[in-house]
Amino acid sequence: MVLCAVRQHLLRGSRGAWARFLQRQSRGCVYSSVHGFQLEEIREKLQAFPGGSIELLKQESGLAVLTINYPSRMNAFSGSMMVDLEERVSQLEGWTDGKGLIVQGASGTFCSGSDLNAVRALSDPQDGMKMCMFMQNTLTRLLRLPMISVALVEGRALGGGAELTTACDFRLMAPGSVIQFVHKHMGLVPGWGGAARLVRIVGSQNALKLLGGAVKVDPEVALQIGLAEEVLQGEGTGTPLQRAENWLSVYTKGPAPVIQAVKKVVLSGRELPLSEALRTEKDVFGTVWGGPANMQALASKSKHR
Ligand SMILES: CCCC(=O)SCCNC(=O)CCNC(=O)[C@H](O)C(C)(C)COP(=O)(O)OP(=O)(O)OC[C@H]1O[C@@H](n2cnc3c(N)ncnc32)[C@H](O)[C@@H]1OP(=O)(O)O
Repeated sequence: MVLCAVRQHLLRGSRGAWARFLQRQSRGCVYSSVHGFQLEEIREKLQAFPGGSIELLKQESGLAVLTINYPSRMNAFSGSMMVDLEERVSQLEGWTDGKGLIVQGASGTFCSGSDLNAVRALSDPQDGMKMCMFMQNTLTRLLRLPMISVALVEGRALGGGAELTTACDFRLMAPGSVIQFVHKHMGLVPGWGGAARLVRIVGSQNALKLLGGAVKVDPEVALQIGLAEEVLQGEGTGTPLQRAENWLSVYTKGPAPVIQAVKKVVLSGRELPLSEALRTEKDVFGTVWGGPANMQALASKSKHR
C-alpha cells in the first residue's frame, strides 16, 4: 500500500476519526499493490505523454481553485496532467484550512476527457487498466477530500471530463454548457469511476440513459435529473468563477474544522454501512464537541430565529 506523507499525517493525532474512516476505505484509495497497482511504474508511463498542467490556487478564505489547463486540446488530460492531478489532490489532503474547492477548465471550457494521442499510445488493455486504476484512485481521493467541492462546467465536459464532474460534491453549469458521457461513441464505458458515481447521483435509470445514449446533457436537463445543482445565470454579476464562489460561500461560511466535519459525516453516510457510518459520525462529533466554535456559540447564547 502506497501511503503518501500527507495521509500518514492524517493517520495521527486529532484527526483520528477521519484517519479511521480512510483506513476503512483503504486509506482513500481503491487500488494498491495487492491489486497489481504500482504507483511509480504507472506515474512514469504517464509522464511519457506530456502537455498542459493542473493549476492549484489556495486562497486565504479556505477556498481553492483547481484548473484543468490545456486549452489547445480543449483541456484534454495528457499523461503528465493525470500525474499533476494526483499531486494537487495530495496537496489538498494536507491543507488544514481548506473548506471549499472549485474545479474548472481553462479558457471557458471544462475538459474533453483523456488526450486521444495518449489514449492511442496506451491502447494495450494492460496499460489502459493501469491508467484506469490510477485515475480511479485519484478521483476517489478528490471526492473524499474533507472540503466541499464543486465542478464549474463551462463549455464541454466530455468523456473523462464528464467523469471528473462526478468526483465533486456538486456541479454548477454555465448557460450553453454540456456534460456528455461520449464513451459509447468511443467503443468504451467510463473507467475513471464515472459510472459508479453517476448511478449514485442520478439513479440507475437516468445513468443508463446518459451512458447508453451518450446523451448531451444541457443545464436544464441536468437540473431536472439532479446532475446539476444550479445554472449560473446572471450576466453582469461577475465571472462564472465568481458566481460559483458566491454559490459555494453559503456552504463554506464558518470555521474550517466545522465545515470539514460536515463533509466527513456526509461522506461516511454516503459510503459506509449504517452502523459504521454512525460510529464515524460519533468520532467526528467528538472532534467538534467542546471545540472553539462550539464554545463560542454556547457563550454567545445564539438563537436560530
Ligand atoms: C476513460 C476516459 C475516456 C475518454 O475521455 S476518451 C476521450 C473522449 N473525448 C473525445 O473524444 C473528445 C474529442 N474531441 C471532440 O469531440 C472535439 O474536439 C470537441 C471537444 C467537441 C471540440 O470541437 P471543436 O470546438 O470543433 O474544436 P476542435 O475539434 O478543432 O478541437 C480543438 C483542438 O483540440 C483537440 N482536442 C479536443 N479534444 C481532444 C482530446 N480529447 N484529445 C486530444 N485532442 C483533443 C483537437 O484535436 C483540436 O486540435 P487541433 O487544433 O486539430 O490540433
